[in-house]
Parts: sequence; C-alpha cells; structure tokens
Amino acid sequence: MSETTFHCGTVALLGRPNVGKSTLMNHVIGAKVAIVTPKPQTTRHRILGIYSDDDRQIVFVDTPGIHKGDKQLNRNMVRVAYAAAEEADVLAIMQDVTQPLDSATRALIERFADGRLKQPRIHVLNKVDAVNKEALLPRLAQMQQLDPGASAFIPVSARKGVQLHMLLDEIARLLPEQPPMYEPDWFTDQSQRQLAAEYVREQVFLGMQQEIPFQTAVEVERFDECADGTVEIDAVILVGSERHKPMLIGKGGFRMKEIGTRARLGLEKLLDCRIHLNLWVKVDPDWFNHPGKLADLGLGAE
Ligand SMILES: Nc1nc2c(ncn2[C@@H]2O[C@H](COP(=O)(O)OP(=O)(O)OP(=O)(O)O)[C@@H](O)[C@H]2O)c(=O)[nH]1
Repeated sequence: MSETTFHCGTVALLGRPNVGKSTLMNHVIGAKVAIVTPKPQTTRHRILGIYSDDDRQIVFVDTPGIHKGDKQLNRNMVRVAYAAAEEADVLAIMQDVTQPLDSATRALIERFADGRLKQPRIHVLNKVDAVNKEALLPRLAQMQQLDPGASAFIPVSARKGVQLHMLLDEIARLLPEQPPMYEPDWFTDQSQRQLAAEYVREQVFLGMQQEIPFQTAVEVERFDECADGTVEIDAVILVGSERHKPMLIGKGGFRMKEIGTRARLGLEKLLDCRIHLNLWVKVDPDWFNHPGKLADLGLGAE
C-alpha cells in the first residue's frame, strides 16, 4: 500500500425514502449494518458503513430519507440528512428508477444542484434490475439536464450488486488522497447495542402495518456478554399509543415472539454468537414529539 495514492473520505447517501440507500451500503460493506424494509422512513439516524481495500477507504454515511412530516422525529430525520451532506466529501444522490421522476425528487435534485454545497455530486439511479434498458436512457438524459454540473450518473442495482464496482471507482476518484481514517476491519460506527435495537425495530417495521412502525422505537436496556460466549439482551419496544400495545403483542404473545425470534436470528448471524433476547412493550404517548426523549433514543437533530 502506498500512502500517497490512498484515497479516503466520506460519501453521503442521500435521497427520498425507500430509494435503496441502506441496501446499497449493506451490499458494498457485505454486512447488514443498516436495516432494510419495504416501508419508507426505515432509517432514522446517520449510520456509517466503512468499505476498505488496498488503496481506498470509503466511509458511507447512510442518511434518513428526505421527506415532509409533521412530527419532531421527522423534522430531526431530515435535518440529520442535510447535516450529513454538508460534512461529506462526496454526495451520492440516489433515486429509484422504477418510480417516475416526481416533483419531490426533482426538488431534492435541484436543491443539491444549485451549487450551494461545493462537494462533487454523483447521481445514482437505483433498481435497474426492475426496469427495461429503454426506460433508463430518457431518465439519464433528464438527469443530465437537471444537474449538468454533476460528476457522474451511474445506473445500479443495489439489491443485485450491478455496477457497484463502477460506483466505488467513481467515488474513490473524487475522495481526497489521505491515509485511512478507520482500521481496515471496521465496518460500522454503531455499537452492538445499537445494532440490536435496530434489528428489533426492523422486525417491527416488517411485521406491523399502518402507523404502528412509524410510532415505535426500541431501547436496549441491557446488553451483557456472558462468560460462556452468549449475549443477554433486554429490549423495550416503545409504542406511542395504548391501543398499539395489544396489537404488537398479538394473541397469546404470538406477534412479539415472532418479532423476537426473527431479530435474534439476524443478530446471531451478524454477531456470530448465541443470543438470548427478552422483549417488552411499553407505552410512551407521543414519544416522537418529545425532544428530550428523541435525544435519549439517539434521534435528536444532532
Ligand atoms: N428491485 C430492487 N429493489 C431494491 C433495490 N435496492 C433496494 N430495493 C428495495 O427497496 C426497498 C427500500 O430499500 P432501503 O434500502 O430500505 O431504502 P432506503 O433508501 O434506505 O429507505 P429509507 O430508510 O426509507 O430512507 C427495500 O424493499 C429494498 O429491498 C434494487 O436495486 N432493486
């Protein structure tokens, strides 16, 4: 490794909810450091995923999807995304090509293309596995017109790993020449405790409908590594309303058991150890509008 040609820096993954930011980061890192669900607004805070090889270290910053919302939680999420953009070396602005280029996506692109932020921009056109090639060409032309100052426009499939090597090459080319910031075997800045909370929240998002996932948070109260190599975790699922509690627990505790089992299996794979996961449900009305509670949960505006 020659230090002078090593490229290292941060790239902010930005875009509307559900475009595939977390999927892309996980695919590149090779581990599920950011949870993924088909529901929008899954990512709530800034998550780092660190990719390292012999001559580059790319620190991906996965951000909450940029959206409108009236809760304090939603406003904080959007602020976190813009703050991450300001601090990054490169901006990767993602869109979902299976969806039309709607006014919200356009507004987002125009906001970054206005030159206020000086970092180089790459437009990432995701989910190409789900559209035909002919549909892609007009979309690329539209993008070139919307942001002629961008460094690149790269169609990818985050899910299938299509063209991600090209994206990595382009990002690395735009990063400063400097030595690595993290040890090469680090892949995230999240603690095991935070990952445990996120894995439980993922299962709530996947298992529950309507507004329940969006009004739920997870707090890990105990994370103990035992002498026999197993890990004991106690986690509380916070719900915003009394009527959500029985729905989350399910008949005879069925729903809760399912959420717990799935989260535990995912965590055992990630952490490579046996896990005992104990879950409780607690009602905390309107938690998503309380700045103090949001800060306790790591969901402040940062
Ligand atoms: N077909 C297809 N689906 C994808 C691709 N990338 C992501 N998805 C799906 O799109 C959905 C949203 O993916 P996420 O990675 O959670 O999207 P996100 O942008 O992080 O979403 P937020 O957390 O809401 O900001 C999931 O169901 C993914 O499986 C892709 O390349 N192709």
